[in-house]
Amino acid sequence: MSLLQAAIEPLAFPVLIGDIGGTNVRFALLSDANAEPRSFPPVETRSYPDIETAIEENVLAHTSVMPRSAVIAVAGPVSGNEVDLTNADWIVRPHDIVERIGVADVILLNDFEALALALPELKDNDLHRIGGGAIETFCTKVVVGPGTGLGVGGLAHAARIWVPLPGEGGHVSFGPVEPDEFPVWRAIEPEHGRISAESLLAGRGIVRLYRAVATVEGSMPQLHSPAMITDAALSGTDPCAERTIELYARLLGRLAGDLALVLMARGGVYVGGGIAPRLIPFLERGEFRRAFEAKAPHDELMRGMSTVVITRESPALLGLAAFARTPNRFGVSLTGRRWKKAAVAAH
Ligand SMILES: Nc1ncnc2c1ncn2[C@@H]1O[C@H](COP(=O)(O)OP(=O)(O)OP(=O)(O)O)[C@@H](O)[C@H]1O
Repeated sequence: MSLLQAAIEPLAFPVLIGDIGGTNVRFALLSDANAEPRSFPPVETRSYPDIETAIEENVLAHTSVMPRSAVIAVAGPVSGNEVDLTNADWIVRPHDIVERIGVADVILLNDFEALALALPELKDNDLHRIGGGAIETFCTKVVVGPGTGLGVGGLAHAARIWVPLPGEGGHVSFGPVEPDEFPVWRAIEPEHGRISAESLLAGRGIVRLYRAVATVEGSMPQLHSPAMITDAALSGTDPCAERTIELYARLLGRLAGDLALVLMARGGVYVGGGIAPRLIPFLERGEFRRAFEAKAPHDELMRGMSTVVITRESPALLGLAAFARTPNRFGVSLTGRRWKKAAVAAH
């Protein structure tokens, strides 16, 4: 335990852990501190009116184990007693989880903070390395993950504990850099009046990028979903889709490099989320790593930093499980993010 922070009161087992994404929800149960989590199949967020119904139908209906605590990661900033998911219709209310699910203790974390907690747990066979560089033990790590949104998080090692650095880095402004990108940018439809990294690199961004590439090339966009575009690119059946995903890989590499520079990520840049594992053949073509390293005068520094794609299923649950088992191994502040039953009843 660190002397720098008050000890986190341990959670009572069984612990329900959950990763609530804009598209998918994943749950698991941790029966005690030494057990492997029991995972339940992922389900779609939009199929349920609220998180309590999703827990009842996908966890409680399939087990006699009654969770006593819950640690839930949500795609959005956690503040106050209501968390509005950035890319889904749910509003997560810890008071409702306590009342309907019957747990006495609820902790809410940001989803990329949970993913950051998982990074030291990931083994070689959970990762696919792109390019060279090294992962230095106990150095700062960065995670960036395109999915429904674009999550970003960091993990620093300080005072012998791992400290997650949550943020909303997916919303940074994103401009053209290389000559062929300027006409594409002029053809991109802005989102919320601007072009952010998320507006191009999240799932919906693939469609936005594809339309812009088609406009520049003077062709009619034929494909209308991220999966259609990546499938066509991977199978080589649509040249415009192929150029789009080639550009996508470059832009993702550039953002990953910028984030690595900001935090000096000698501990590695991890690419998570649902999209990157599908695009590994494109990430390996060279543009991803070239753009990652093109940070003159720091190209050499960049060549020394490692980029890896997380290929393990539901990695955020791994981070939540590690936190639930040994919360004091991590410097996670729970101020305003933990709800206890007694306090909820008095509310
Ligand atoms: N084959 C595919 N190629 C590219 N994108 C895809 C593919 N299949 C699904 N997607 C997109 O991936 C996104 C879902 O990503 P992910 O599985 O990481 O979901 P999530 O965890 O719910 O997202 P988040 O945590 O970002 O809210 C959606 O935008 C979807 O359109």
